[in-house]
Amino acid sequence: MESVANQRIARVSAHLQPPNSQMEESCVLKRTDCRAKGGAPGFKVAILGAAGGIGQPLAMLMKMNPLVSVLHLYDVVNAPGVTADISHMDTGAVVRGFLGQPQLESALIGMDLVIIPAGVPRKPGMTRDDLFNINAGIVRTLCEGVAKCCPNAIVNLISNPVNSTVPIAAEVFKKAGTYDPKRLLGVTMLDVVRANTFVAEVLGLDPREVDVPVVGGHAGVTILPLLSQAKPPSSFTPEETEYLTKRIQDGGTEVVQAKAGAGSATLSMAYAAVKFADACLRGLRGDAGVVECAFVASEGGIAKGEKGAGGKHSEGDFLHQEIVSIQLKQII
Ligand SMILES: NC(=O)c1ccc[n+]([C@@H]2O[C@H](COP(=O)([O-])OP(=O)(O)OC[C@H]3O[C@@H](n4cnc5c(N)ncnc54)[C@H](O)[C@@H]3O)[C@@H](O)[C@H]2O)c1
Ligand SMILES: O=C(O)C[C@H](O)C(=O)O
Repeated sequence: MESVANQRIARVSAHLQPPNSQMEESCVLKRTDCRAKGGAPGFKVAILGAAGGIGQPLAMLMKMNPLVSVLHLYDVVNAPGVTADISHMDTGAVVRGFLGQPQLESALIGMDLVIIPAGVPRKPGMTRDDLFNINAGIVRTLCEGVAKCCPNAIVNLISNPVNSTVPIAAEVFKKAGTYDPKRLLGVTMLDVVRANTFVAEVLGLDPREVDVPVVGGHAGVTILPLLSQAKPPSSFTPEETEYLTKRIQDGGTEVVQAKAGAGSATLSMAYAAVKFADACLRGLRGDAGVVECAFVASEGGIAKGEKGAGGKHSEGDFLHQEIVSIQLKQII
């Protein structure tokens, strides 16, 4: 009886104390002896920059996504801590952590979807372009790893400035001979999430009932909310249109200023990234009519749009011929 009780206590304390090799040895039941967890069918997802302000809540939410069977968390700092923490959640995905450049390839092999929020965020007074010098190099290195280890993975690129990091990633993939514009998606979902929220506020609707396409890029006036295409169909006064357009375009700066030097949007971004990643996984699964906005390469540099399985917008619908590179998406 006493030995059974001791075994139980040893098992409980193994969960409460941070793991180290000494503890593994002293445990009655070693972790390596445990039966494999998970095994449910699903997709393999890697988050690069998983210990950051976006990365941590993003990792938590992806661990809750039933479409994910394996979740790899990579960062140059604190990846083991975040991994240990997230791995205790009793959801299906198996979580593994990877720390530093020597483990990048192991983090990427076999992945279906790679989400990249690695890089520095801006502080008040900075533009997203001010992040270019640091983040361009980070994105280049990470995408070289993707090209080598999981060239068919869909890449969701969050690191700013998205208007520049997406073309950088495209060049890396072209050089490696793995470029597929359908698989390289700059994440602009936060602009859509903001547009839905602010439009719902103005119209007095539940934000969950609102869907506003936002095309263009992810900086200032390159962010183009298509209020005329909002669902449910709505009309706006010129004052409402001006207010909404500016608020959506300046949403990132609003958060940067409110955080007063402590970074930029992280929680709403993690929410938006998971909404977008989930759409990608549903697209990969073969679901019909998966349609979201993203910053992607487009032919001829003109806005085009598809409405999922439902039909096509004509280019003229958008009346934004100045747009350099855009937009919607059929993810598969
Ligand atoms: N696309 C969008 O809508 C959107 C929204 C918000 C933030 N962002 C951008 O996302 C990026 C991250 O923001 P954050 O608030 O999470 O920043 P953060 O500083 O909190 O986290 C960034 C993480 O990246 C890691 N990192 C740095 N270099 C790395 C490398 N070479 N490999 C792997 N990981 C590395 C850091 O260790 C850190 O954990 C910023 O560039 C920010 O501007 C984009
Ligand atoms: O504004 C930023 O710097 C972060 C992000 O691009 C955002 O839109 O919140």
